[in-house]
Amino acid sequence: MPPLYSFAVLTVSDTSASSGPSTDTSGPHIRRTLESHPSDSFRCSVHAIVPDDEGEIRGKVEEWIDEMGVDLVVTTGGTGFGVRDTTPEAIQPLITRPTPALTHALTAHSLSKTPLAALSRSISGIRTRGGKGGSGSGSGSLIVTLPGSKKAVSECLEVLLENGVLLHALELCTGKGSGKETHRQLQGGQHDRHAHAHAHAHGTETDTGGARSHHHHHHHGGGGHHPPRPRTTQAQRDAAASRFLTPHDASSPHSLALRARQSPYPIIELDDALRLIATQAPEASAVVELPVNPELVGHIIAEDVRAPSDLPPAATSNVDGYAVRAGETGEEEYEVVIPGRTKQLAHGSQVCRVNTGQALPAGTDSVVMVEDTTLISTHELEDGRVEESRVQVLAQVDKGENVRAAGSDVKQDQVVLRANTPITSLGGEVGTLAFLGLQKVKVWKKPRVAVLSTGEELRDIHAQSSKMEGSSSANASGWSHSSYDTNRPSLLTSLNALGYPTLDLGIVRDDPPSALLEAMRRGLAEADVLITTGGTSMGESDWIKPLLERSEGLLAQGEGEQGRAQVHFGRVSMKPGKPTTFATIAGGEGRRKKVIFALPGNPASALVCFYVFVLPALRKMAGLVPREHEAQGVQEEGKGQQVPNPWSLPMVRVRLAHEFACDGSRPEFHRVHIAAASEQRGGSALLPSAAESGSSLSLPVLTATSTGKQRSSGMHSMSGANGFVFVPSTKQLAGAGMGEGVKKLEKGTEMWGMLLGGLEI
Ligand SMILES: Nc1nc2c(c(=O)[nH]1)N[C@H]1C(S)=C(S)[C@@H](COP(=O)(O)OP(=O)(O)OC[C@H]3O[C@@H](n4cnc5c(N)ncnc54)[C@H](O)[C@@H]3O)O[C@H]1N2
Ligand code: MOO
Repeated sequence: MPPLYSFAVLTVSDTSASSGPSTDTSGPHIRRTLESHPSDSFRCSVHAIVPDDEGEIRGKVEEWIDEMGVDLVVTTGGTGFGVRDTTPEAIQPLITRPTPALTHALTAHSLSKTPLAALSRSISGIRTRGGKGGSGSGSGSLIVTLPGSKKAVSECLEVLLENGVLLHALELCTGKGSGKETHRQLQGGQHDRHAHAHAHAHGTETDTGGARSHHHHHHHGGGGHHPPRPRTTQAQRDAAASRFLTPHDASSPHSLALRARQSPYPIIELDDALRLIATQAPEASAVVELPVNPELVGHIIAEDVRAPSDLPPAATSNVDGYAVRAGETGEEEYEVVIPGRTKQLAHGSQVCRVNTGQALPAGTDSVVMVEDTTLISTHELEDGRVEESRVQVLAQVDKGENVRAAGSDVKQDQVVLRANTPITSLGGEVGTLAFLGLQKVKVWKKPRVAVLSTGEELRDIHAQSSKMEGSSSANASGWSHSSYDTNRPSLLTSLNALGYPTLDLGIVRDDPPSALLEAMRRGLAEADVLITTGGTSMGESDWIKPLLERSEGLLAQGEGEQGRAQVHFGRVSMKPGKPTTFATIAGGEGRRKKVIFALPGNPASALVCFYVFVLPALRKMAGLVPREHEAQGVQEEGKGQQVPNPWSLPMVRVRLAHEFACDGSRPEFHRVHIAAASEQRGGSALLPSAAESGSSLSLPVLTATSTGKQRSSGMHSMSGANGFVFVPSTKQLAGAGMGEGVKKLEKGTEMWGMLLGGLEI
């Protein structure tokens, strides 16, 4: 199937903006022409009308590209010599890669029709994802500014659509498709050499080693099931859908039958989804002072932590022995005194017994170790214990020997923990705070996360009648069997372990949606992040997306504001997790923006998407500093891309322990166990064997083994998993020049793996 491009149309006209859309003929013309193009490659995401106002024009186009991720923006109007004509000025700053030849082609064709075309100031260009600040070589969106007249628009569209100019331009700049198809058409079937050069679609790792060869033996963990795909063509579906464009409206009694038969949410690429989360999730904003205890784990320290006093506070013995004054204590016999029992040491005849960590008595400056003395005589105490009386010192010590000077571990006011240090579960940071004697520490307040499971069929394992119903005939609610609620336990476990405060909203029936709405309102009022699972797809009670977008008062607002959420994306090209939805809602005056993740109901999908999408948002909101250095590292390797979300979990290089099957169309997060290859090591516990330390060392450092069948409906593919391997789709492999028909990654291939926790499990 050819790639589908989303486009947006902007009509720039003072008249249409003030007197209504009926006066706009060019905008609808662009939309119709592109949507009815025989290639079936264009889908209109949005059409708006703005006055000739530079800021408004730029704002719209920027939002459409940077936030909605549309592939193409076509504007009409505002390109002439009139004083109000400002479209080129509005668009110019958005362009990261000008396309003067495309502009020239449009102008040349228009000039062949009328010399007045010389008065057009139209421009065109590419806006790289991430805008001006983004890297210059990533995928991008095309912007074309056309004149306002319908005739001029028609002429320009002819140029764009003839010979596949626009299609090919979009293939190349968006990175969708291989570029081969159109290029072949244009070149009369010649072999396309540069398709390889521009097919690094979306930073997908395609270093598949020997993946080109093709064996047909059993493969691990592929699941082997065919993902559901509609059997109709896009054109058939569009034609059918246009009869009932009624959106899925929770308040309408007709809404079920009249639900849109196509999801209105464009499927966006994974990188774009991660970028949207990186930009839309709010930063940590509140600092709290918390007691120093194990519950600090996962918090980020908000300000430099300074030592309140010198440590050790006074000169302290480093050994068990006898404190002396160096130079005055020779190799002779001495009377032993006990600190605290004698006020003053009579130098020349006494030494003072000290233990490791004990302060030196006044007048002493060094310590003779017990090992460097012999016992001469003892005496008996009243309680019967025997005490040293005299020892002989066998060795001289230098001044300061075996002594930790005051402040030599830590000086008063020295910064011991820097702001932005994460407090880990490894104990080092909590230990350091305790070492300094601090009872409290200032940290960024963590986001509170509300978790909600939706579905008529779900049962809590602890509920009174939690016995699974199962029968061949449907029960009262229409479900022939129920399922145990898996998603709340899995998500709450991970959230608790990571130290995020949670709010358990339970299981909520999704039909009718009023209870669901109520639970969502409570979650948004009491928590910073709401995670729902289920109800994200096309089923009859999949209300979540319409509820988010349509329900007013989801969150208390200032006057005149409606409190509806803004859905940033509703589908992502990935497996599992396609219907993952990300939304935010402004929190009224002075209040914080709230974040909503509606995860798919399938248990493996929900937990995978938690790690891939929700955690990066939580990590940003918790005050974690983005991993810039990692982004730079990736750039240095020549990948030329900023990581889409620097709060994502770390990626490690892994070697595949066996072959991995590829999905036909969606890249897959294959659940794996990532292990250090220590079982392959010889040598001692700590040192590598002689063979390994040679330059020929070629053992893999980390290996990835599938957890087994990868169906989204089976939770157990996540059991024992501590990572994901990102397996490109066959389409992506073909697009990246790895050859048509490659359906698997071979054993031994090196890939990137996302590490979810440590390597210990
Ligand atoms: N016509 C289409 N159908 C589906 C599509 C599609 O594109 N078109 N996408 C499929 C994909 S991919 C996924 S993933 C699921 C997502 O489904 P929903 O998010 O709408 O979830 P539900 O329909 O409510 O449930 C799906 C499945 O998961 C079970 N479930 C739900 N919640 C839980 C829970 N808390 N614990 C355990 N199991 C749960 C539920 O019983 C269903 O079996 O949609 C496909 N369909
Ligand atoms: O594959 Mo769906 O996207 O998560 O089951």
